[in-house]
Amino acid sequence: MNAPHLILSEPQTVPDTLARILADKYEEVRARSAATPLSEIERQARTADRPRDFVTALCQAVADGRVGLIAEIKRASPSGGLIRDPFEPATLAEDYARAGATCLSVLTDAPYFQGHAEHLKAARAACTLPVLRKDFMVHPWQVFEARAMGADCILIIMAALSDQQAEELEDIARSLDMGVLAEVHDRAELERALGLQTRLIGVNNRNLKTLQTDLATSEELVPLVPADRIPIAESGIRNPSDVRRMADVGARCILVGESLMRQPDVTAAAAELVQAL
Ligand SMILES: O=P(O)(O)OC[C@@H](O)[C@@H](O)c1c[nH]c2ccccc12
Repeated sequence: MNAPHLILSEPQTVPDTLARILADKYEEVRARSAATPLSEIERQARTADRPRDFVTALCQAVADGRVGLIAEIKRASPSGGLIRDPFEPATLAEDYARAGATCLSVLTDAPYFQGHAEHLKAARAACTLPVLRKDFMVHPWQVFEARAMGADCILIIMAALSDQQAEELEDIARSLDMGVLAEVHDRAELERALGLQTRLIGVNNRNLKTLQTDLATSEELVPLVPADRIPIAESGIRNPSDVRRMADVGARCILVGESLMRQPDVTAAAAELVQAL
């Protein structure tokens, strides 16, 4: 007699991956901000060395007719497991810079991606490229922390935040002269992202519930991005033909991680993507 009730309640008791990650992230911020209060992390952010201009670097690539490659440094992921081992962020940053990447993205989330602030610091110190802190931002404290560790841009995942939260994080990033990449997965999130000031709109091809990638997501959403914004196709891009597929619908900027991290020669693999058009 209780069976229908059990079936109906099951989806609510099994949180999806994003919900699980965000719950853990709130805990992490609580613990870290207890050790370093907001006033102290803000002081560190405001005295860090000058940010590099992430947005201008991508605009310049687009204006020059180049591929704007945001090359990602990522050791592991929920969908891919351990992706690269041994893992040397500084060497990878040099390799990506040599290949002609426009910017870097470095995972700093530990529980799900085996990332670390030290990976970002080492990568940034090894090159002159602007660096995105790839993490799940849920609280202003993390934006200051991002700048304090050297990050030049933060990620704002629309699926993870209310409009008000997203605006608050963007305002803090702007006050620190950092860039903002607003990430969307569907039309509703795209509409909300366009309410932010940032020009950088990332269309994530990875479905956060199934963790599968499908480039059709960018094919649907990139054409809807207004001309005064810069669309960036994210996730699941594996080869030059994928790069051309994204450029065909209007995304000359791409964010690529796993397929590069799995190559022994990341310089050659990244150069191949940069030269795809
Ligand atoms: O490794 P891929 O499939 O090339 O994807 C890179 C990047 O888009 C992906 O790491 C990513 C996109 N949005 C995120 C949010 C959090 C963590 C990771 C991500």
